[in-house]
Amino acid sequence: MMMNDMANVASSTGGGGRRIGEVILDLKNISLRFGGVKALTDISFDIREHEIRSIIGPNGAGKSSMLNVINGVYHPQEGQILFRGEPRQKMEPHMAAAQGIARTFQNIALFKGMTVLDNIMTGRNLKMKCNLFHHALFFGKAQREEIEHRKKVEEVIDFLEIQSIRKTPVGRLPYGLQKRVELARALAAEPTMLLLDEPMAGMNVEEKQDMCRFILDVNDQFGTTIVLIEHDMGVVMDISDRVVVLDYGKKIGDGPPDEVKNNPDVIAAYLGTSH
Ligand SMILES: Nc1ncnc2c1ncn2[C@@H]1O[C@H](COP(=O)(O)OP(=O)(O)OP(=O)(O)O)[C@@H](O)[C@H]1O
Repeated sequence: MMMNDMANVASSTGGGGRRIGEVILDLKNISLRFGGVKALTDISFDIREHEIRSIIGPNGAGKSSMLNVINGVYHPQEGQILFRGEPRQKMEPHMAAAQGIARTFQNIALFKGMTVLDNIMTGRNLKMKCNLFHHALFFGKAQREEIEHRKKVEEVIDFLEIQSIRKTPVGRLPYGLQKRVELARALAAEPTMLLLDEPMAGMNVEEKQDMCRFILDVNDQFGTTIVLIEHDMGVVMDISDRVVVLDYGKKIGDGPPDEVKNNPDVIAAYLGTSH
């Protein structure tokens, strides 16, 4: 993907009106070890409301681990996380979802035999108040809730332009579309913060352009804060507000794309790898 193409995509979304807000998540001196492996060492950075915050770095730098710390899958041995100014207690992934954090995965994690529609519907699970018991006792209420969830899901389907495949089993779709369905499922949860782990990996140029446009549109139209891990530097530098750079589990750069691009430590880290 050429950087100019992405810049055109970015400007076409009219993202200029977006205002970056307060710090939502403040990560302070985070260290995470797996036995003897230091995945993250003393990392501090923050994430502001409405921004596109990218995490980059060579393979094994600690990017996915960082995302797993943010959504409560991994618990760092050291450090503190402030969520809207309050120290966050040890939390589980479902608690992250309740705080408005949704994510997509490096390897697509969808139900391949289920239709696009049903997969996206699973993104609404946490919002559903009515269980089977409620369905039996309060049929009308449960039905109204179901209609409301379907409506939201249809809105997401329209937004991501996947109407024509809504009844198709996910396993039959090309890779790029499966990634889009995964984004749809995350969006169905109406997140305030969306964690995207390599959403463009393995995509061709056209698929990348589409995904890039959708990420910018989500951020622009819903104000969703985006935390992005992506290896395509053209994409990262074009769409991010701020970029944090990890290398061997340590932070070596943090700032707006232009600053990060010219950081000698970042240049050295990348020249030493295949990226
Ligand atoms: N569950 C785990 N158990 C043991 N070690 C792990 C685990 N998860 C990550 N690691 C190690 O932590 C380090 C950071 O891995 P991580 O996957 O976070 O890097 P990454 O930057 O996301 O890499 P990539 O770009 O290849 O996905 C690596 O040395 C990895 O082997």
